[in-house]
Amino acid sequence: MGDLHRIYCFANAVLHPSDFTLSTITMLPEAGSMISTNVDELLAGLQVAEADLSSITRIYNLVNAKNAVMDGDLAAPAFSDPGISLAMKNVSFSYPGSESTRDVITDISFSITAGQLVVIVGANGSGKSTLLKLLTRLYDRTSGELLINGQDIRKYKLSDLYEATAVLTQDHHVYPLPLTENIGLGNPAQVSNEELVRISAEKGGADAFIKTCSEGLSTQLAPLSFSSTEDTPLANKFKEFKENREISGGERQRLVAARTFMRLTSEKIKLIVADEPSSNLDPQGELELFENLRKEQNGRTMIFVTHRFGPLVKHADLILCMKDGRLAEQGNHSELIKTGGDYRKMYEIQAEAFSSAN
Ligand SMILES: Nc1ncnc2c1ncn2[C@@H]1O[C@H](COP(=O)(O)OP(=O)(O)OP(=O)(O)O)[C@@H](O)[C@H]1O
Repeated sequence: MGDLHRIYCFANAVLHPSDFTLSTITMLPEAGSMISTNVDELLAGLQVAEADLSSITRIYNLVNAKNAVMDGDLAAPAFSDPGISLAMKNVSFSYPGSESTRDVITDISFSITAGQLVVIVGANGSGKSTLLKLLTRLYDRTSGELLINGQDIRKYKLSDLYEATAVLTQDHHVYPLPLTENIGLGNPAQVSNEELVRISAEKGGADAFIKTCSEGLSTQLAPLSFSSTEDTPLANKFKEFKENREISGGERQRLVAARTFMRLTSEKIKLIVADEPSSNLDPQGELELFENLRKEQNGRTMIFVTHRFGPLVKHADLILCMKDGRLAEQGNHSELIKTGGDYRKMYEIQAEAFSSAN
């Protein structure tokens, strides 16, 4: 493109020799370089547009993707008790589409009665989170039986099942919305109930950092970057945000925990599932979170996945100890300590590290 002006000059001189002047020759390099710059920008813009279009296509493909988990038709009245019972019988599972043919979960059997507190422990990659994904029906087991209140989990309406479950994980999102809405999302029907949002923030341990925000619960979390200065409704909305607060990993975890406490205000919740919800919390924050969650149990079934045994395991009705995708041991804390197997080894490593640090 940089040589375009020379080509033009040569072609013009050949085709129209009489029109060809000295000033044309002087102006041509500048015009040529402008053309070259514009064409470069056009090509770069087309590349960005191509990438944007393929992102949009992916979003549409995702929206239209069929859920591989088939819906059932058994409705919520089956969940009339405060908690639900869960049982696995010889369950095995491998992730659909995974290159590995190895089962991630192999031949697992246990039963949880309604209202129990269950803790799942085990080394990294032993299948703890996968077990939770099966129990909350994000995936269907490959073989074996998974029962809720004695019925095959696949018989229940998915919407009822999800409505009856509160899930707290370490990688939940926060949104570019005011803090009050970030918490209120846990129970959308009550999002404008300020008192409930405030109490949930306290239980999640988010109240201290919310107090440091100039507008308290109304503080807007940092929105996505938006650079337009134009006079459009979106640009004007963006200008309204006074403080675009960024939050730390621990603050984010507290905010997400507050959202879960808000969710627990719904009477529909029968199963509470927490997957390492305290990984970014300080020891005091972790202790308070576990205590507050236990206080909210009220007969509901509660399952924790944790690496840090802490005081939680001593309260557990049932501990499932995973190893390489198999259920190595199950029982309560004192039973498993007596067994002297993997659980005891893991427990003692943590207890030793703690006492030698003191
Ligand atoms: N979406 C997925 N597709 C394929 N394999 C997966 C997927 N998610 C997890 N796995 C594999 O399943 C195995 C068990 O993972 P899982 O996350 O359940 O273990 P975990 O015990 O929760 O580990 P951690 O303590 O590190 O969180 C691992 O080998 C992991 O690589």
